Amino acid sequence: MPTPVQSEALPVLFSGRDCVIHAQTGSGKTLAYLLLIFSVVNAQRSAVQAIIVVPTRELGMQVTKVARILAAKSPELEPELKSCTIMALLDGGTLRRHKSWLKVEPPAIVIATLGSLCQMLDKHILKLDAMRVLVIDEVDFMFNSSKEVSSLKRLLTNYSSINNRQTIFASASIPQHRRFVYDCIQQKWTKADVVHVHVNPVEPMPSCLYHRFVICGRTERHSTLLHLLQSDAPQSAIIFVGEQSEKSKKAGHAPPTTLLMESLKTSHAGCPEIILLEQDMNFNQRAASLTDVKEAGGYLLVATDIAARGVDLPETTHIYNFDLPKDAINYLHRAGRTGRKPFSDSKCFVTSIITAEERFVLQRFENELLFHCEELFF
Ligand SMILES: Nc1ncnc2c1ncn2[C@@H]1O[C@H](COP(=O)(O)OP(=O)(O)OP(=O)(O)O)[C@@H](O)[C@H]1O
Repeated sequence: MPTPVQSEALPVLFSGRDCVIHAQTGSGKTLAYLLLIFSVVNAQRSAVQAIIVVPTRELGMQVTKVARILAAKSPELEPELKSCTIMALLDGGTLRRHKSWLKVEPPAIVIATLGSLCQMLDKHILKLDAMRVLVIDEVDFMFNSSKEVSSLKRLLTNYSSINNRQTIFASASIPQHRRFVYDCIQQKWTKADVVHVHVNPVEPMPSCLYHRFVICGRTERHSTLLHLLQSDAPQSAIIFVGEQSEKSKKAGHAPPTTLLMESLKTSHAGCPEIILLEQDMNFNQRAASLTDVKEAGGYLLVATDIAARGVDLPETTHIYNFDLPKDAINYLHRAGRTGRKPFSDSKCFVTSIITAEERFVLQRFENELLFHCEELFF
Protein backbone atom coordinates (compact mmCIF):
# COMPACT_ATOMS: atom_id res chain seq x y z
CA MET A 1 0.00 0.00 0.00
CA PRO A 2 1.63 3.27 -1.04
CA THR A 3 2.24 6.00 1.51
CA PRO A 4 0.88 9.50 0.65
CA VAL A 5 4.19 10.67 -0.81
CA GLN A 6 4.45 7.52 -2.92
CA SER A 7 0.86 8.05 -4.20
CA GLU A 8 1.65 11.63 -5.18
CA ALA A 9 5.17 11.23 -6.48
CA LEU A 10 4.99 7.95 -8.43
CA PRO A 11 2.69 9.20 -11.24
CA VAL A 12 5.00 12.21 -11.72
CA LEU A 13 8.12 10.05 -11.64
CA PHE A 14 6.68 7.45 -14.06
CA SER A 15 5.66 10.25 -16.45
CA GLY A 16 9.38 10.98 -16.84
CA ARG A 17 9.34 14.48 -15.38
CA ASP A 18 11.97 15.85 -13.02
CA CYS A 19 10.73 16.01 -9.45
CA VAL A 20 11.47 17.55 -6.06
CA ILE A 21 10.08 15.09 -3.50
CA HIS A 22 9.39 17.07 -0.34
CA ALA A 23 7.68 15.09 2.44
CA GLN A 24 7.96 14.39 6.15
CA THR A 25 10.70 12.24 7.63
CA GLY A 26 9.88 8.52 7.57
CA SER A 27 7.22 8.97 4.87
CA GLY A 28 8.78 6.58 2.31
CA LYS A 29 10.65 8.83 -0.13
CA THR A 30 13.38 6.20 -0.66
CA LEU A 31 11.00 3.59 -2.05
CA ALA A 32 9.39 6.21 -4.32
CA TYR A 33 12.63 7.00 -6.15
CA LEU A 34 13.87 3.38 -6.09
CA LEU A 35 10.67 2.17 -7.78
CA LEU A 36 11.26 4.70 -10.56
CA ILE A 37 14.85 3.50 -10.96
CA PHE A 38 13.84 -0.16 -11.16
CA SER A 39 11.24 0.72 -13.81
CA VAL A 40 13.88 2.46 -15.94
CA VAL A 41 17.11 0.45 -15.71
CA ASN A 42 17.84 -2.53 -17.92
CA ALA A 43 19.54 -5.09 -15.68
CA GLN A 44 21.00 -6.90 -18.70
CA ARG A 45 22.99 -3.85 -19.75
CA SER A 46 26.50 -3.33 -18.32
CA ALA A 47 26.37 0.44 -17.91
CA VAL A 48 25.65 2.83 -15.06
CA GLN A 49 22.04 3.89 -15.64
CA ALA A 50 21.07 5.38 -12.26
CA ILE A 51 23.01 7.22 -9.56
CA ILE A 52 21.78 8.04 -6.07
CA VAL A 53 23.87 10.59 -4.18
CA VAL A 54 23.66 10.57 -0.37
CA PRO A 55 25.39 12.73 2.26
CA THR A 56 26.77 10.00 4.55
CA ARG A 57 28.18 6.50 4.33
CA GLU A 58 25.52 5.32 6.81
CA LEU A 59 22.63 6.51 4.66
CA GLY A 60 24.36 5.05 1.59
CA MET A 61 24.60 1.60 3.20
CA GLN A 62 20.94 1.76 4.14
CA VAL A 63 19.74 2.77 0.64
CA THR A 64 21.99 0.07 -0.89
CA LYS A 65 20.40 -2.53 1.35
CA VAL A 66 16.86 -1.55 0.29
CA ALA A 67 17.91 -1.45 -3.39
CA ARG A 68 19.45 -4.94 -3.12
CA ILE A 69 16.26 -6.31 -1.54
CA LEU A 70 14.28 -4.89 -4.47
CA ALA A 71 16.81 -6.22 -6.98
CA ALA A 72 16.80 -9.77 -5.66
CA LYS A 73 14.71 -11.86 -8.03
CA SER A 74 13.54 -15.43 -7.72
CA PRO A 75 15.97 -17.46 -9.87
CA GLU A 76 13.22 -19.92 -10.78
CA LEU A 77 11.19 -17.12 -12.47
CA GLU A 78 13.65 -16.03 -15.13
CA PRO A 79 16.78 -18.16 -14.68
CA GLU A 80 18.41 -16.86 -17.87
CA LEU A 81 18.25 -13.18 -16.79
CA LYS A 82 20.79 -11.73 -14.40
CA SER A 83 19.54 -9.55 -11.55
CA CYS A 84 20.29 -5.85 -11.36
CA THR A 85 23.82 -5.03 -10.18
CA ILE A 86 24.18 -2.39 -7.50
CA MET A 87 27.37 -0.76 -6.24
CA ALA A 88 27.89 1.30 -3.10
CA LEU A 89 30.58 3.90 -3.80
CA LEU A 90 30.91 5.42 -0.36
CA ASP A 91 33.53 7.38 1.57
CA GLY A 92 35.73 4.96 3.49
CA GLY A 93 35.05 2.15 1.01
CA THR A 94 37.50 0.00 -0.88
CA LEU A 95 38.02 2.30 -3.86
CA ARG A 96 40.63 0.10 -5.53
CA ARG A 97 38.18 -2.81 -5.77
CA HIS A 98 35.47 -0.47 -7.03
CA LYS A 99 37.78 0.88 -9.73
CA SER A 100 38.36 -2.54 -11.24
CA TRP A 101 34.66 -3.42 -10.95
CA LEU A 102 33.67 -0.20 -12.72
CA LYS A 103 36.16 -0.88 -15.51
CA VAL A 104 35.33 -4.56 -16.06
CA GLU A 105 31.56 -4.60 -15.62
CA PRO A 106 29.83 -1.34 -14.67
CA PRO A 107 26.82 -1.86 -12.34
CA ALA A 108 23.35 -0.67 -13.35
CA ILE A 109 22.83 1.38 -10.17
CA VAL A 110 25.41 3.27 -8.11
CA ILE A 111 24.76 4.65 -4.63
CA ALA A 112 27.47 7.15 -3.80
CA THR A 113 28.73 9.87 -1.53
CA LEU A 114 29.76 12.91 -3.52
CA GLY A 115 33.48 12.75 -2.70
CA SER A 116 33.91 9.17 -3.89
CA LEU A 117 31.71 9.70 -6.94
CA CYS A 118 33.59 12.81 -8.13
CA GLN A 119 36.91 11.02 -7.63
CA MET A 120 35.77 8.32 -10.08
CA LEU A 121 34.36 10.88 -12.52
CA ASP A 122 37.50 13.05 -12.45
CA LYS A 123 39.65 10.01 -13.22
CA HIS A 124 37.25 8.98 -16.04
CA ILE A 125 36.77 5.59 -14.37
CA LEU A 126 33.04 6.14 -14.13
CA LYS A 127 31.14 7.40 -17.17
CA LEU A 128 27.67 8.85 -17.19
CA ASP A 129 26.85 8.42 -20.91
CA ALA A 130 24.12 5.86 -20.11
CA MET A 131 22.80 7.54 -16.94
CA ARG A 132 19.02 7.97 -17.13
CA VAL A 133 18.15 8.84 -13.51
CA LEU A 134 20.06 11.00 -11.03
CA VAL A 135 18.77 11.22 -7.45
CA ILE A 136 20.14 13.64 -4.87
CA ASP A 137 18.86 12.57 -1.45
CA GLU A 138 18.84 15.06 1.46
CA VAL A 139 19.28 17.73 -1.20
CA ASP A 140 19.05 20.76 1.13
CA PHE A 141 21.86 19.34 3.27
CA MET A 142 24.06 18.87 0.20
CA PHE A 143 23.48 22.39 -1.10
CA ASN A 144 24.11 23.76 2.40
CA SER A 145 27.41 21.99 2.88
CA SER A 146 30.37 24.16 1.89
CA LYS A 147 32.36 20.94 1.36
CA GLU A 148 29.86 19.43 -1.10
CA VAL A 149 28.19 22.29 -2.95
CA SER A 150 30.72 22.92 -5.72
CA SER A 151 31.03 19.19 -6.56
CA LEU A 152 27.26 18.90 -6.55
CA LYS A 153 26.86 21.76 -9.01
CA ARG A 154 29.53 20.21 -11.25
CA LEU A 155 27.72 16.87 -11.18
CA LEU A 156 24.42 18.52 -12.10
CA THR A 157 25.70 20.72 -14.91
CA ASN A 158 29.18 19.69 -16.16
CA TYR A 159 29.27 15.93 -15.84
CA SER A 160 25.80 15.32 -17.26
CA SER A 161 23.03 17.26 -18.89
CA ILE A 162 19.39 17.68 -17.84
CA ASN A 163 18.32 16.63 -21.34
CA ASN A 164 19.75 13.13 -20.99
CA ARG A 165 18.57 12.31 -17.49
CA GLN A 166 15.59 12.48 -15.14
CA THR A 167 16.60 14.43 -12.04
CA ILE A 168 15.06 13.74 -8.63
CA PHE A 169 15.72 15.74 -5.46
CA ALA A 170 14.43 14.46 -2.11
CA SER A 171 14.28 15.79 1.43
CA ALA A 172 11.97 16.33 4.39
CA SER A 173 13.17 19.94 4.58
CA ILE A 174 13.62 22.32 1.68
CA PRO A 175 13.87 25.84 3.13
CA GLN A 176 12.53 28.53 0.80
CA HIS A 177 11.29 25.81 -1.53
CA ARG A 178 9.83 28.19 -4.13
CA ARG A 179 13.20 29.88 -4.48
CA PHE A 180 14.88 26.46 -4.66
CA VAL A 181 12.61 25.27 -7.50
CA TYR A 182 13.23 28.59 -9.31
CA ASP A 183 17.00 28.07 -8.93
CA CYS A 184 16.67 24.48 -10.21
CA ILE A 185 15.26 25.81 -13.47
CA GLN A 186 17.50 28.89 -13.77
CA GLN A 187 20.70 27.01 -13.02
CA LYS A 188 19.69 24.06 -15.22
CA TRP A 189 19.82 21.54 -12.42
CA THR A 190 16.42 20.30 -13.63
CA LYS A 191 14.25 20.77 -16.70
CA ALA A 192 11.80 23.70 -16.69
CA ASP A 193 8.74 21.48 -16.13
CA VAL A 194 10.09 20.09 -12.83
CA VAL A 195 7.30 19.18 -10.38
CA HIS A 196 7.48 20.03 -6.68
CA VAL A 197 5.64 17.26 -4.84
CA HIS A 198 5.03 18.79 -1.42
CA VAL A 199 3.12 16.48 0.90
CA ASN A 200 1.44 17.92 3.99
CA PRO A 201 3.03 21.41 3.86
CA VAL A 202 1.13 22.63 6.94
CA GLU A 203 2.57 19.86 9.13
CA PRO A 204 6.34 19.56 8.57
CA MET A 205 6.72 16.80 11.19
CA PRO A 206 4.78 13.51 11.60
CA SER A 207 1.65 13.94 13.72
CA CYS A 208 2.47 10.89 15.89
CA LEU A 209 5.37 12.81 17.49
CA TYR A 210 4.78 14.16 21.00
CA HIS A 211 7.21 16.96 21.89
CA ARG A 212 8.31 17.71 25.46
CA PHE A 213 11.02 19.65 27.29
CA VAL A 214 12.59 19.73 30.74
CA ILE A 215 14.34 22.78 32.18
CA CYS A 216 17.37 22.17 34.41
CA GLY A 217 20.75 23.68 35.26
CA ARG A 218 23.77 22.96 33.00
CA THR A 219 25.34 20.66 35.57
CA GLU A 220 22.11 18.71 36.14
CA ARG A 221 21.66 17.47 32.60
CA HIS A 222 23.11 13.99 33.23
CA SER A 223 20.88 13.37 36.22
CA THR A 224 17.86 14.80 34.38
CA LEU A 225 18.45 12.43 31.46
CA LEU A 226 18.78 9.45 33.83
CA HIS A 227 15.55 10.48 35.50
CA LEU A 228 13.80 10.70 32.12
CA LEU A 229 15.12 7.29 31.07
CA GLN A 230 13.86 5.77 34.30
CA SER A 231 10.38 7.23 33.98
CA ASP A 232 9.99 6.62 30.22
CA ALA A 233 11.74 3.19 30.24
CA PRO A 234 12.12 3.31 26.43
CA GLN A 235 12.77 0.04 24.64
CA SER A 236 14.76 1.81 21.91
CA ALA A 237 15.92 5.43 22.00
CA ILE A 238 18.42 7.83 20.44
CA ILE A 239 20.15 10.45 22.57
CA PHE A 240 21.53 13.31 20.48
CA VAL A 241 24.63 15.07 21.81
CA GLY A 242 26.28 18.17 20.29
CA GLU A 243 29.71 17.97 18.62
CA GLN A 244 32.67 18.82 20.85
CA SER A 245 33.87 22.39 20.23
CA GLU A 246 37.39 23.01 18.90
CA LYS A 247 38.10 25.01 22.07
CA SER A 248 37.14 22.07 24.27
CA LYS A 249 39.24 19.70 22.13
CA LYS A 250 42.27 21.99 22.41
CA ALA A 251 41.82 22.20 26.17
CA GLY A 252 42.10 18.38 26.24
CA HIS A 253 38.60 17.82 27.64
CA ALA A 254 36.88 14.49 27.07
CA PRO A 255 34.19 14.60 24.34
CA PRO A 256 30.64 15.06 25.71
CA THR A 257 29.63 11.75 24.09
CA THR A 258 32.31 9.87 26.08
CA LEU A 259 31.21 11.51 29.33
CA LEU A 260 27.60 10.63 28.64
CA MET A 261 28.44 7.00 27.75
CA GLU A 262 30.34 6.65 31.04
CA SER A 263 27.53 8.17 33.03
CA LEU A 264 24.91 5.91 31.38
CA LYS A 265 26.99 2.77 31.80
CA THR A 266 27.57 3.38 35.51
CA SER A 267 24.17 4.77 36.49
CA HIS A 268 21.68 3.17 34.13
CA ALA A 269 22.33 -0.52 34.65
CA GLY A 270 19.79 -3.06 33.42
CA CYS A 271 18.77 -0.94 30.46
CA PRO A 272 18.90 -1.87 26.76
CA GLU A 273 22.33 -1.98 25.10
CA ILE A 274 24.18 1.37 25.11
CA ILE A 275 25.83 2.10 21.76
CA LEU A 276 27.83 5.07 20.44
CA LEU A 277 27.78 6.54 16.92
CA GLU A 278 29.76 9.69 16.21
CA GLN A 279 31.69 11.40 13.43
CA ASP A 280 35.09 10.89 15.05
CA MET A 281 34.82 7.08 14.99
CA ASN A 282 36.41 5.31 12.02
CA PHE A 283 34.16 3.85 9.30
CA ASN A 284 34.43 0.28 10.60
CA GLN A 285 33.47 1.30 14.13
CA ARG A 286 30.52 3.28 12.76
CA ALA A 287 29.31 0.31 10.71
CA ALA A 288 29.72 -1.99 13.74
CA SER A 289 27.62 0.38 15.87
CA LEU A 290 24.78 0.37 13.36
CA THR A 291 24.91 -3.43 13.12
CA ASP A 292 24.79 -3.65 16.93
CA VAL A 293 21.77 -1.34 16.99
CA LYS A 294 19.92 -3.42 14.38
CA GLU A 295 20.72 -6.69 16.13
CA ALA A 296 19.97 -5.52 19.67
CA GLY A 297 16.56 -6.29 21.13
CA GLY A 298 16.51 -2.75 22.47
CA TYR A 299 19.05 0.06 22.44
CA LEU A 300 20.12 3.43 23.73
CA LEU A 301 22.04 4.98 20.86
CA VAL A 302 24.19 7.95 21.90
CA ALA A 303 24.80 9.87 18.68
CA THR A 304 25.93 13.15 17.20
CA ASP A 305 24.14 14.65 14.20
CA ILE A 306 25.74 12.08 11.93
CA ALA A 307 22.68 9.96 12.79
CA ALA A 308 20.22 12.81 12.27
CA ARG A 309 19.75 12.53 8.50
CA GLY A 310 18.00 9.65 6.75
CA VAL A 311 18.98 6.86 9.18
CA ASP A 312 16.02 4.47 9.44
CA LEU A 313 15.69 2.65 12.76
CA PRO A 314 11.92 2.06 12.89
CA GLU A 315 11.99 0.58 16.40
CA THR A 316 13.06 3.92 17.92
CA THR A 317 10.24 5.29 20.08
CA HIS A 318 12.06 8.04 21.99
CA ILE A 319 14.44 10.83 20.98
CA TYR A 320 16.30 12.85 23.60
CA ASN A 321 18.03 16.12 22.74
CA PHE A 322 20.71 16.10 25.43
CA ASP A 323 21.97 19.24 23.65
CA LEU A 324 19.65 21.37 21.57
CA PRO A 325 20.20 21.06 17.80
CA LYS A 326 21.73 24.08 16.10
CA ASP A 327 18.58 25.06 14.19
CA ALA A 328 14.97 24.13 13.49
CA ILE A 329 15.84 22.02 10.44
CA ASN A 330 18.17 19.91 12.56
CA TYR A 331 15.44 19.57 15.17
CA LEU A 332 13.09 18.25 12.47
CA HIS A 333 15.59 15.63 11.27
CA ARG A 334 16.58 14.48 14.77
CA ALA A 335 12.90 14.21 15.77
CA GLY A 336 12.26 12.32 12.52
CA ARG A 337 14.46 9.40 13.61
CA THR A 338 11.32 8.22 15.39
CA GLY A 339 7.76 7.81 14.08
CA ARG A 340 9.06 5.81 11.10
CA LYS A 341 6.28 3.28 10.66
CA PRO A 342 4.07 4.87 7.99
CA PHE A 343 0.82 3.12 8.89
CA SER A 344 1.21 3.06 12.67
CA ASP A 345 -0.36 5.71 14.85
CA SER A 346 1.43 4.81 18.10
CA LYS A 347 2.87 7.85 19.85
CA CYS A 348 6.59 8.61 19.80
CA PHE A 349 8.35 11.08 22.07
CA VAL A 350 10.90 13.82 21.44
CA THR A 351 12.28 15.35 24.64
CA SER A 352 14.70 18.27 24.86
CA ILE A 353 16.77 18.94 27.97
CA ILE A 354 17.33 22.69 28.12
CA THR A 355 18.43 25.46 30.44
CA ALA A 356 16.03 28.31 31.26
CA GLU A 357 17.98 30.58 28.87
CA GLU A 358 17.47 28.10 26.01
CA ARG A 359 13.68 28.15 26.29
CA PHE A 360 13.41 30.96 23.73
CA VAL A 361 15.49 28.95 21.22
CA LEU A 362 13.12 26.00 21.49
CA GLN A 363 10.20 28.42 21.22
CA ARG A 364 11.67 29.66 17.94
CA PHE A 365 11.84 26.08 16.61
CA GLU A 366 8.18 25.63 17.66
CA ASN A 367 7.15 28.74 15.71
CA GLU A 368 9.17 27.78 12.66
CA LEU A 369 8.07 24.13 12.53
CA LEU A 370 4.50 24.73 13.78
CA PHE A 371 4.51 22.31 16.70
CA HIS A 372 3.75 22.50 20.40
CA CYS A 373 6.20 21.45 23.10
CA GLU A 374 4.96 20.60 26.57
CA GLU A 375 6.97 21.23 29.73
CA LEU A 376 7.71 18.26 32.01
CA PHE A 377 8.25 18.80 35.73
CA PHE A 378 10.05 16.41 38.04
N1 LIG B 1 4.49 1.71 1.37
C1 LIG B 1 5.04 1.42 2.53
N2 LIG B 1 4.42 0.66 3.46
C2 LIG B 1 5.00 0.38 4.66
N3 LIG B 1 6.21 0.84 5.05
C3 LIG B 1 6.88 1.61 4.18
C4 LIG B 1 6.35 1.94 2.88
N4 LIG B 1 7.25 2.72 2.24
C5 LIG B 1 8.29 2.86 3.09
N5 LIG B 1 8.09 2.20 4.24
C6 LIG B 1 8.97 2.14 5.43
O1 LIG B 1 8.95 3.43 6.03
C7 LIG B 1 10.20 3.71 6.66
C8 LIG B 1 10.67 5.10 6.27
O2 LIG B 1 10.95 5.15 4.87
P1 LIG B 1 12.15 6.02 4.28
O3 LIG B 1 13.43 5.67 4.96
O4 LIG B 1 12.07 5.94 2.81
O5 LIG B 1 11.69 7.47 4.76
P2 LIG B 1 12.14 8.89 4.19
O6 LIG B 1 10.90 9.56 3.70
O7 LIG B 1 13.27 8.74 3.24
O8 LIG B 1 12.62 9.59 5.55
P3 LIG B 1 13.83 10.63 5.85
O9 LIG B 1 13.37 11.96 5.31
O10 LIG B 1 13.93 10.62 7.33
O11 LIG B 1 15.04 10.11 5.15
C9 LIG B 1 11.15 2.60 6.24
O12 LIG B 1 11.31 1.71 7.32
C10 LIG B 1 10.43 1.92 5.08
O13 LIG B 1 10.74 0.54 5.00
